[in-house]
Parts: sequence; C-alpha cells; structure tokens
Amino acid sequence: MSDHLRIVVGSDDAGFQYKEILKADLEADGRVVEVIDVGVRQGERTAYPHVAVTAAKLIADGKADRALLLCGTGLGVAISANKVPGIRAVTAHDSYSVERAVMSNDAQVLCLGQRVVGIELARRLAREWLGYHFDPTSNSARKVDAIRGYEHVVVGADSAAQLLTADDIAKTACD
Ligand SMILES: O=C(CO)[C@H](O)COP(=O)(O)O
Repeated sequence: MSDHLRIVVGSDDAGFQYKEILKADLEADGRVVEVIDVGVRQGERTAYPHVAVTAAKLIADGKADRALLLCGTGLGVAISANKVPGIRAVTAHDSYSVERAVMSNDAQVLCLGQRVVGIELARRLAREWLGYHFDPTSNSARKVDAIRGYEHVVVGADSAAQLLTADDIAKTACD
C-alpha cells in the first residue's frame, strides 16, 4: 500500500468535534492525498450507522483506502461499518492495538470514541495509524483470508453444507 492514502472521515454528533480536528490533521499530513468527509456537519444529527456504512461502502467500492470514524464510544460506528462485506473495522484506543489492527487484521477502518479518549491521544493514534501498512506476505495474511472466507458462510443454510463450507475454509486458510 502506498503512502498516498485516500481517507474517509465520518462521525455522528457525539464524535463531531474530534472528527473536525482529526480531519484537519489528516489534510495537513503529507501521507494523505485525499480526505473525504461523509458527515455529519455541524448541527446535524444523522445516526451513526448511516455515516459508518456510507464510509465503509466508499472503501468497498475502491473509492477510498481507509476510514477514520468517530462516535461517542467508537463502538457503534465499528459495528455498523463491519456490516459492509469486505470491511474490517476496529475500535482501538491504544497504540499497540492500532498497530495490530493494521498489521494483523488489515483493518481498513479505525474507530475512536470522543467520550472515551482524550483528543491528544486520539490525534497521536491517528498519526501512528497512517504509518502502518499491512504486509500481504506476512503470516497474518492467511488469517485475514480466513475472515474473508467466513463472509461467504450462509447463516441458516443446511447444516451439512455449512459445516463443509467452514471445513473447506479452515483447510485452505487457517493454521
Ligand atoms: O457511541 C455511540 C454509539 O456507539 C453514539 O455516539 C451514541 O449512541 P447512543 O448512546 O445510542 O446515543
């Protein structure tokens, strides 16, 4: 992955202030070529799932590389973004987890909670996050492939077929 990152930012009203500050940081960062703001705007009260899914779809459609999403806790935006196939979104409020979210999980979406973490730590985490790039030749790659494989397991399908599918996935993708 290049250092010419296209980043989506988004929040609900509970994450709006941090979204604006982090957006300005990203726009000033030489590693970022484009920042796409999917809202909310000041005074808007769009619920977090709509913002998070809009952001995640931009990544799934190849129009952005990553997303930085804010809400009160960082939890709701992560849960919502993960509903979009192909998206791996995490909430992480410490440096090590932010690193592993990219290096282990190839997560494209980092979610932070404005009510949970101080702004200076949030800024530092976002800055560090830009510096990590997933290595597709690493040992972690097959595990991420296994995550992808489970997107195709149909919940509620005939149990034998489901087991076979899961078994196939395990054989090809898991240690
Ligand atoms: O943090 C949120 C969702 O995880 C959101 O900002 C607030 O949600 P609410 O507690 O349901 O209002």
